[in-house]
Amino acid sequence: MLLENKCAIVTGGSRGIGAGIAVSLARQGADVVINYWGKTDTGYGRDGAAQAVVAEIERLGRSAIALEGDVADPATGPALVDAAVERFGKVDILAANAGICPFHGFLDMPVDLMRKVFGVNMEGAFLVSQAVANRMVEQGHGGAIVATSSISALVGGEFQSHYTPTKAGVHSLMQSVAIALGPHGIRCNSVMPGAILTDMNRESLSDPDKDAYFRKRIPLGRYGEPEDVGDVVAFLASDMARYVTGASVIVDGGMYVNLQ
Ligand SMILES: NC(=O)C1=CN([C@@H]2O[C@H](COP(=O)(O)OP(=O)(O)OC[C@H]3O[C@@H](n4cnc5c(N)ncnc54)[C@H](O)[C@@H]3O)[C@@H](O)[C@H]2O)C=CC1
Ligand SMILES: C[C@H](O)[C@@H]1OC(=O)[C@H](O)[C@@H]1O
Repeated sequence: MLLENKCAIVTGGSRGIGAGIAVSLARQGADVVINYWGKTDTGYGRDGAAQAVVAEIERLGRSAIALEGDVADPATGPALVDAAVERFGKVDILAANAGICPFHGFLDMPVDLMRKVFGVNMEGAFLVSQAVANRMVEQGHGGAIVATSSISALVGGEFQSHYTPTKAGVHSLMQSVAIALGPHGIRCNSVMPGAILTDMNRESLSDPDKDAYFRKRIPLGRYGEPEDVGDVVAFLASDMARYVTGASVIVDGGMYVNLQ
């Protein structure tokens, strides 16, 4: 196991990619604090699911707790750190994963929606990373932060003008904090998933034309599963990646490079 006796915080860990990350980390021996937000006004707020992830992790022989909190609220990062320290005594790993993507056109984008997406995806990743990093520095034994960016950091989307900049921003954030935190032995990287079938894109991918286009563009021939991303996060969080920081790993079955 790669992460025995480590404690991880996973934001947006109740469903989709975050749930896959939480389970992958637990499979490698980590105990997990699962953050989620059940009161979003963007249509993604069904979160009794966190308890199912806790139960799955317990079946794997590890411990987990779930804590509701909006990552865009500056109080959430410190609350997650406090919960981790109270229950597990420390924090070794942060998966800054929480994100939303309520598809919308650019020309009539409501300013509130744009600010909401920037707030959750960009400010949320910044604030939680900062809170966790301060605890890691205080602990004095290093750590690993892995943020969920996207191939959308590298390519655009007609209905994602409020979203793709946040995914580029999260990648850039990891590059800068890798420099700030390297001297403390804290490594910071991002993963860039492609099309992973989750609540975020289920409706959009139910369009037969888009579904056919996406499937054709993925050389490995299938949508990603949350644990396809989770296993890469586990690797980046582990000592197997001890000399990797400020980097990003594309996890997309080849979708991004397959232009023609
Ligand atoms: N699904 C995909 O194809 C891709 C997703 N991503 C990224 O992966 C991350 C997870 O996305 P999915 O699993 O697809 O989404 P999802 O909609 O399945 O799950 C979202 C998770 O984030 C939590 N959440 C939502 N708003 C929150 C807030 N304000 N504070 C704390 N938690 C909040 C929810 O409780 C849930 O656990 C996002 O950052 C997304 O940008 C990146 C590339 C591809
Ligand atoms: C929600 C989208 O289908 C998904 O999100 C991403 O970040 C990917 O690039 C896909 O566009």
